[in-house]
Amino acid sequence: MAATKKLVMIGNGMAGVRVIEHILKLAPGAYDITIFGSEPHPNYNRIMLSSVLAGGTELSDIVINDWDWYRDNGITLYAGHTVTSIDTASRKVISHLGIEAEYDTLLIATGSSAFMLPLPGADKEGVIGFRDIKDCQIMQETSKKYNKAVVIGGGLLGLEAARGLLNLGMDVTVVHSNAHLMNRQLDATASKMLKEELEGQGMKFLLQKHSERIHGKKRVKSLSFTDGTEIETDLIVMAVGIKPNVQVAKAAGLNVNRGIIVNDFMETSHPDIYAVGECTEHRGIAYGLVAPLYEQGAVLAKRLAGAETEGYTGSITSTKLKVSGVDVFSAGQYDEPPGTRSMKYQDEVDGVYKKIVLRDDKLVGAVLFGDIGDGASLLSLIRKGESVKGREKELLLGFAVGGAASGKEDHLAELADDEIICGCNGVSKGTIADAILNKGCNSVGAIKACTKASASCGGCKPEVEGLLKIYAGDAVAQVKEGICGCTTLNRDEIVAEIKRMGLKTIKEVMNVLEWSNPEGCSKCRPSLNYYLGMLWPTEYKDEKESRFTNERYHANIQKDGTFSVVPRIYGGVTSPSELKKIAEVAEKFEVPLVKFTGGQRLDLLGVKKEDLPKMWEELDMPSGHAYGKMLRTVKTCVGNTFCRFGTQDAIGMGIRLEKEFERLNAPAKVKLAVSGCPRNCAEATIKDFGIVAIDGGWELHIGGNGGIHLRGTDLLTVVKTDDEVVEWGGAFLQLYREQATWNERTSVWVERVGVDYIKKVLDNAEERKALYGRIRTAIDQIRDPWQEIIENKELRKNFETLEPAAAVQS
Ligand SMILES: Cc1cc2nc3c(=O)[nH]c(=O)nc-3n(C[C@H](O)[C@H](O)[C@H](O)COP(=O)(O)OP(=O)(O)OC[C@H]3O[C@@H](n4cnc5c(N)ncnc54)[C@H](O)[C@@H]3O)c2cc1C
Ligand SMILES: NC(=O)c1ccc[n+]([C@@H]2O[C@H](COP(=O)([O-])OP(=O)(O)OC[C@H]3O[C@@H](n4cnc5c(N)ncnc54)[C@H](O)[C@@H]3O)[C@@H](O)[C@H]2O)c1
Ligand code: SF4
Ligand code: FES
Repeated sequence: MAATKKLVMIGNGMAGVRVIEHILKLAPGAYDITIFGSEPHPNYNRIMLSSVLAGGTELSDIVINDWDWYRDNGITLYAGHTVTSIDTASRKVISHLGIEAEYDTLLIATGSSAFMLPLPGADKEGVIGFRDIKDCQIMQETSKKYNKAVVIGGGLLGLEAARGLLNLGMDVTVVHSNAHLMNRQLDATASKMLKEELEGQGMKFLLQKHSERIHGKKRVKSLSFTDGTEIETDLIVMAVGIKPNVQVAKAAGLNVNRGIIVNDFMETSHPDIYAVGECTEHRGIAYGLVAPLYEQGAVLAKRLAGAETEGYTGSITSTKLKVSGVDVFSAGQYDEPPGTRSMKYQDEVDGVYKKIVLRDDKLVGAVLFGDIGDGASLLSLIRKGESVKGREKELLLGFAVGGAASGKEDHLAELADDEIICGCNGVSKGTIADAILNKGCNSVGAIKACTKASASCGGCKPEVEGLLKIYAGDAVAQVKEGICGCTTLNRDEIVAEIKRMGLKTIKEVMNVLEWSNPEGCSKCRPSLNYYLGMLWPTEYKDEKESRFTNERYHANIQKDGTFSVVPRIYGGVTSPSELKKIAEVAEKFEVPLVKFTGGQRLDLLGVKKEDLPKMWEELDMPSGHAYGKMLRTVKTCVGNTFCRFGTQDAIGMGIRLEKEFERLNAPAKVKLAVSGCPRNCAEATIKDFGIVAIDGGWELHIGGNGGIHLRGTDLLTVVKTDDEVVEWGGAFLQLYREQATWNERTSVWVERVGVDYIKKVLDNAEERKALYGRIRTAIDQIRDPWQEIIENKELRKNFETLEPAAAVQS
């Protein structure tokens, strides 16, 4: 090795120190390294500031390299020193405290600063950006003394800041200039769904608002807008983008545009001066995410270590929103410019939206909401740029409906070893495979400790788990799959622990059972809400914000953002006076469409959100629960009331069952039907619980499904009396409630546990009666939600915004 050269780095941040880590491995001892960093801290994971603010993560947890690391590697660190000038003639840098350091090679890694809107009053106390530990601490301190916060900017940073401030107990309003949140990453649909979810968490939004002036004496008191309105606040966090730190480079005469201009080898316009990270501009792009910066860093480290490299040619980026408890992913082209085609999948019940964007048969973009498990696979296809002709539906739908779960693993298996799996930490598939195959890592935790994969935002955990399955094979049998990426516990373990420890709130479950994401996500929050309600029916207070849009508004959201109203019509039997009332209400509220549903109910479609409570009041009928995971309808035929074939009173039985079990919360939606004879006109054998009359009694059928996965029922038993129908029905539904996984339809559950098992449990009269008793207790706690909202002014307020809600379709 040649004589030791002096390498000086300006900036002690994520990108720069990553280069140093590589150099120490590739060419140990080649450089005498000196680092200047403005912040008085060792190198830390800036990404994790969002988690620190949101709670559950300590500052000490986010240090990447501690003080000892610098000492052990012989690195001189000037922490708290800002370099103010570069003397290119005498090849030295000078810090604001007058420290000078000579270099043979200079590396500029100064990152970015938060872009602060130059508003009059922006210099007041309480106006900050969100970029470093200091900002995080200011927010934490402010929340102890003040109540109101405004975040300007509804991008990734703004929303993560807002979530953190909410967790700190502040009343938070996000002010956004665009009509859509995360407009640089999401299309309008995903953005509206995101807004709905965040509103449910208590976040407030002012969209299409342009800030004009910050008011207050010394400290901020309010923010006014160009439309003349104003909002009171004690804190303003600006999150409207970033500005590369280029001043020192510019003053030294380097070519600078938005960032410091670099070529494919991260060389600046001056010999022996390199730049890396957010401060650079490569092929016209200044990146603001770590994955591309780490890619740049890997190339630069090779260059500086004298190793072969083909150079850095640019990155296709992807983003995931963290800490918000909402799964959002975006990669490449997220909108649909001319020349592209797109395919979309929407599931309003589970709050899932998926879109892929294609150009010339190649995948060029993807937006995922609610289920982002396919993110890495789709990103890899975008990066490869190969034709996906004929596979488009599989990419969207196969993954979307879980049909290609194994396809996902196949795809991971096909990825090249150098594909990055963990963007935050720049960990490739090859590195993870090596950890599993050669270093004995057989759990996500072990891989995290060994490679750092999944150590930051946690978004890559599904892929790490997938690789674990591929490479560890049987050895991974002991590695458990959690209900979502926030926990390794499965449904049964969670329910058992909740019972054993008497856990009573979602927060408590997440804390005690050590959720990796303290806020949970859109999968675990609603499922915990269900399990807690099921286990503690008399004590648990339903957490409305953990429910999906439809269940929060007690109406079905339509694709144009309006809602549909389906009043309860027991057994599908109505009367002229009830029909007149419905018609009058429909006319009064100018309902554009009145339609019968497949379950024999009347659907009033196209209702504005703000009209919902007034309409319910005038209808004076209970909710038909045509939304959400609960008992929907009991379909009936006319039975022996009019039909000459009828052997039993199907209508009477249908009405009785609907009155017994209405308002019932379940793991998934539940549909019933009653037919008056084996001709089965009510199609009872494709329902969750189907009743078919026979001579002298009733056949009880279970586990049917007439939807996407068609399944005929299994015969459970035959009973003689109406009371028996009700008791067996209640016991069956309660067993399903107690044992199924949240979101599992009876058709899947019955197949999983087997009809023989269900028969065995329910044949036991004592057990059956106990189950029936428990379902009654559960139902008796629940009031009609429409009536509850009509009577409660606070709840009614949720319906008062005039903005349309997120437009989604089933
Ligand atoms: C709250 C938050 C959350 C984020 N979340 C994500 C995420 O989830 N995913 C993602 O990919 N990205 C995320 N980012 C962005 C990511 O943190 C940055 O892309 C990354 O930190 C940039 O690395 P860098 O080394 O270029 O700059 P930095 O990490 O900013 O480091 C630059 C360092 O240089 C110092 N410096 C500047 N000028 C001088 C000078 N003249 N003298 C000495 N020192 C100087 C700065 O003080 C700073 O410490 C997030 C950013 C924030 C703020
Ligand atoms: N999860 C993540 O990946 C993550 C999290 C935090 C930050 N980051 C990165 O940190 C950087 C900063 O994030 P960011 O969200 O500030 O940047 P951004 O550019 O992604 O978003 C800024 C948002 O502010 C809005 N905006 C601009 N001017 C405004 C104004 N005057 N009033 C109201 N809104 C205005 C824009 O429409 C934009 O949506 C980005 O590079 C981002 O990628 C990433
Ligand atoms: S199922 Fe039997 S009773 Fe009911 S309408 Fe059909 S034929 Fe009549
Ligand atoms: S992608 Fe964020 S931790 Fe891996």
